Amino acid sequence: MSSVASSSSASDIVTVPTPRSPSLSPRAASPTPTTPAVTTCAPSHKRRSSSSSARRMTSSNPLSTTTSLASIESGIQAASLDQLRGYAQNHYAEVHQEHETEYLDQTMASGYQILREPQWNKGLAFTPDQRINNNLTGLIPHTIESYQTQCARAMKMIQSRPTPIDKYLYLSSLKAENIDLFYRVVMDNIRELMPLVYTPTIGDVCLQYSSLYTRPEALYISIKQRKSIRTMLRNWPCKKPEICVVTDGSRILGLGDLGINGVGISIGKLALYTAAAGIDPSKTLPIVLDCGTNNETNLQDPLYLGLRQRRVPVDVQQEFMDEFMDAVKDVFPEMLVQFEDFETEKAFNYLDRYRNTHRCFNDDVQGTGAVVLGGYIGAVENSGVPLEEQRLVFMGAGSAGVGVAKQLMEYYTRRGLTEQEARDKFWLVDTKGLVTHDRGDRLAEHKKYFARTDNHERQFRTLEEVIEYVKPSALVGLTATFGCFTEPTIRALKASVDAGGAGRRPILFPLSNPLTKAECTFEQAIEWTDGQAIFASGSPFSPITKNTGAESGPVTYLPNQGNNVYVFPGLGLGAILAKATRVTDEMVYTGADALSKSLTADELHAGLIYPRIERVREASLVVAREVMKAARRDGVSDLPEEQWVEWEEWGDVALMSYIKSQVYDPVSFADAKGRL
Ligand SMILES: NC(=O)C1=CN([C@@H]2O[C@H](COP(=O)(O)OP(=O)(O)OC[C@H]3O[C@@H](n4cnc5c(N)ncnc54)[C@H](O)[C@@H]3O)[C@@H](O)[C@H]2O)C=CC1
Ligand SMILES: CC(=O)C(=O)O
Ligand SMILES: [Mg+2]
Repeated sequence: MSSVASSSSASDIVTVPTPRSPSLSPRAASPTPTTPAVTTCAPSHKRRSSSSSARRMTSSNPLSTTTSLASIESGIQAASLDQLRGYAQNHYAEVHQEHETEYLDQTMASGYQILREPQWNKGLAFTPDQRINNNLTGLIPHTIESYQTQCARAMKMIQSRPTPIDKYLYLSSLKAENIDLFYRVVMDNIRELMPLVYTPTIGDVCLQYSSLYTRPEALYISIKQRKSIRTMLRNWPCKKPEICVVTDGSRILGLGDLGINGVGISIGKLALYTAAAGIDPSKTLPIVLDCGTNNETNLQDPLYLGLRQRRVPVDVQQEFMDEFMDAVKDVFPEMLVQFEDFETEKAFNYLDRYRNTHRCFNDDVQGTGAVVLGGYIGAVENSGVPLEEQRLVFMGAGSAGVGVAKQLMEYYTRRGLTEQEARDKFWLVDTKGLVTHDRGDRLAEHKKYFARTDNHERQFRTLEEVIEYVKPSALVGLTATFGCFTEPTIRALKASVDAGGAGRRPILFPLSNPLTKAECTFEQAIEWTDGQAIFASGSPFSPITKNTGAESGPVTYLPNQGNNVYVFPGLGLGAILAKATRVTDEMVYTGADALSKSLTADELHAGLIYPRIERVREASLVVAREVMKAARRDGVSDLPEEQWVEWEEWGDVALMSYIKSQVYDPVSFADAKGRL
């Protein structure tokens, strides 16, 4: 096939990357400007009119001129737009002719194309009219099914799969075939399915991503292509993505450096932006930046998809990140960027570096900080240990540990403590023991703020020693180390809380992901605290029912899931809907506060500190509403003044009703929102 460089109506154009060959798949043949190359970027439902997409699909242009022009434009600064358009038309005419015969075969089968487009496919929910008008008759079984029936089939298939990875793969192919059905199934069965599309299963998926790979689902940007970042962004079929989750794969959950395989976390988090906050899946963009990997298993794996080299030096990664962020600002100026699972120093550096110049936030530092604060507020109430008496030991002083400690500190200062008084409530422990200024090692920059100075030169090397010394009321784990909350440590925590008075309960948050990295299990927490622990873990545990010998019968203990999934979807949605030019600390703090207030009476009565996971979407919308208001307070909302004045007059009900009108909800396939 001809390449751009060899084609010649614009002979001066030599730097243009070769456009993709005109694949004859129905997807590539679709003429809509935003034709997706990947399932996560389907054209927006809301933008779709009731005019027949199928009819448009039979148009004779095999490629999206708009899309391709954009990618060409990105590579050529000097050429005029007219030159380019002329060039592109000639180029596509050539390509089209070359494949005309096959192409016509494809376009005759428009119904077939519809069934192959995940955002158009309605499975067996097409009405008789839709079947006739779009040449679908005979291509699917005659029966018409509601989405409930289709969901039931999907659930049956998922449940019949033997392993979580098999179940994940089924779900992943469902997403690639029928995106509405995928989200309907996930939303309606979130307790059962979130652990598959997110932690813990997504951890295993990331570990095996290169072996499991069947189709592209993200933007894969390698440092070797750093001069073409704009072109790659423009190659993404959605012209105005609203949210991107970007990782460099360097610290995926608690699993370490997974290189390009870490892209699974970007995909998983974005699935939750849709399921848990209703962000249109077509507006989400997963990205992995491939800077190499120090993971020997990956480097030795013949199937590994990333750069087969060790990570480039940190300063070079930083330059690459600068280039990426500049390109994002140019190509998608309104897109919110979520930094995910960057290793510690980069997590802090990138947040500091871009937070005042770009629309961005770091989920592990800020999202986790907010989610733990959201749960901690309720936990303190349930613990019987007054706020002023709380003393917190953090095992793990990395991006999440320090991010959480800072967010909790903010809570204390807002309640009248001085900065020093608030800071004094926290004792951080890392692999070397209690973090102190005089420990004798060179403390990483991010640890200095919480390093203790009041230890009178004593050093505490183990968690047991720290608990004995501090007598904490709360123990938070963010170490990525399975089992490091041992029986003696948990019993010592309980003893120190008991010593304060009867009826007091310890707060125990083993927050590391996935389950194989949890600092302790729920069963251990219950066992070693005689059922007293107020428990939240990063990945989900099941409730435990125990026969305690009480006359009232067996007791069921409910765990909480303290995972940033309760914050990032709402924070992102709020920032997007407010058109926030920055994500401010006030927005993050307000998100935490809103989360803490989003529990129902029933949830409070059950002793929970987070909403039940079935209500994560409701909670996210509340978080989004409050985040929007915080953006307005901070003066970073780009919405028209009159819009805010109206909402302020009508109150939260009006704002919530606006939010609900904006979110994606695959409610019904039967009428499919007039899509076909
Ligand atoms: N529940 C949630 O929503 C979230 C959970 N996490 C989890 O937190 C964990 C840590 O994440 P990051 O802070 O980003 O990692 P990080 O690498 O920045 O920090 C890990 C910290 O743990 C310390 N550590 C490791 N092993 C230890 C041990 N045996 N004893 C004492 N300290 C030890 C390290 O010295 C370091 O300070 C991961 O497993 C991650 O999945 C992270 C973000 C959100
Ligand atoms: C939940 C999350 O962001 C993490 O474990 O890194
Ligand atoms: Mg993370």
